[in-house]
Amino acid sequence: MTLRVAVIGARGRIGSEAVKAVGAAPDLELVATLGRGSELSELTDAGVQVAVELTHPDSVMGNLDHCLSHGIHVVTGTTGWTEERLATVRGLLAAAPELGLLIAPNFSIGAVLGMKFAQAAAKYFESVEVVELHHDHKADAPSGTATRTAQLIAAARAEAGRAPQQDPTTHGLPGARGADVDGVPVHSVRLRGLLAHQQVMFGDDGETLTIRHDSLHHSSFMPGILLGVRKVVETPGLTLGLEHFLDL
Ligand SMILES: NC(=O)C1=CN([C@@H]2O[C@H](COP(=O)(O)OP(=O)(O)OC[C@H]3O[C@@H](n4cnc5c(N)ncnc54)[C@H](OP(=O)(O)O)[C@@H]3O)[C@@H](O)[C@H]2O)C=CC1
Ligand SMILES: O=C(O)C1=N[C@H](C(=O)O)C[C@H](O)C1
Repeated sequence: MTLRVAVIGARGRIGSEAVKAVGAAPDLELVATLGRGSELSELTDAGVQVAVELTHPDSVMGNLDHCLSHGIHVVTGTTGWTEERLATVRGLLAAAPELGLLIAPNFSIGAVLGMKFAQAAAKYFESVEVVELHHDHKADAPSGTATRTAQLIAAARAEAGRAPQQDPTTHGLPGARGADVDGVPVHSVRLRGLLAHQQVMFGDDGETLTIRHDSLHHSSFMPGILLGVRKVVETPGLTLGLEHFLDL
């Protein structure tokens, strides 16, 4: 039986690619495409089972609220997640325990592997810095991927009993050392011509290790989105990160 799928944010950079990918998948049926100004009631009218939500940090919470209170599973890649927002969606899911919600900071398999490799390397190096580079229309900084990567690195360091990194800076301009995400400096570059790139740089006595990933086209996110749609319907509750649906 095919799954009835909608894309919310269907005219956007990633949303328009998702429309093509869902439309081409033999086991999925694209039954609704919503853009800004669309009525969310279109979802229930079309009998949507899974919504792929790819909009904006200002829009995602309203869309999730609607979907989860109308019996619709959700796969979202929209950024801007905070602990407070996660608590809100956990509350929505508590009222609909049969539904699944996948929040994926990055749908690209390579990016997910890069995060895993960084997590594994974290306990072995004294210094670590994350540099994320994106196109010049991105609304959020640091990126969702970089934020999650830094959180995973910080947790791995703490688990290994590593002390927080010391920043030697005593002179300079505010912001020069990037954003502090759980003690990991994260630097955000915005440049026309780029799409989505990240490098995690580790350093210790006499050596460095750089883990770099590049998304060169939005097609890089599609296998992850399709996997998410297929898996979310059989995975009730909140899944944070595509890695939980991969055999890693
Ligand atoms: N997890 C991942 O792997 C990836 C995540 N992303 C994230 O996805 C999000 C979208 O990125 P991107 O496609 O580049 O952004 P775009 O601005 O290109 O697309 C977003 C689209 O959503 C529309 N939109 C905004 N609010 C609503 C709403 N309430 N209902 C329906 N449509 C709405 C926008 O309309 P309008 O233009 O009129 O505002 C726009 O067409 C971002 O948060 C980005 O970081 C992106 C790539 C990969
Ligand atoms: O806005 C983007 O383009 C992307 N957003 C996600 C993020 O913030 O990490 C995923 C990917 O980097 C592309």
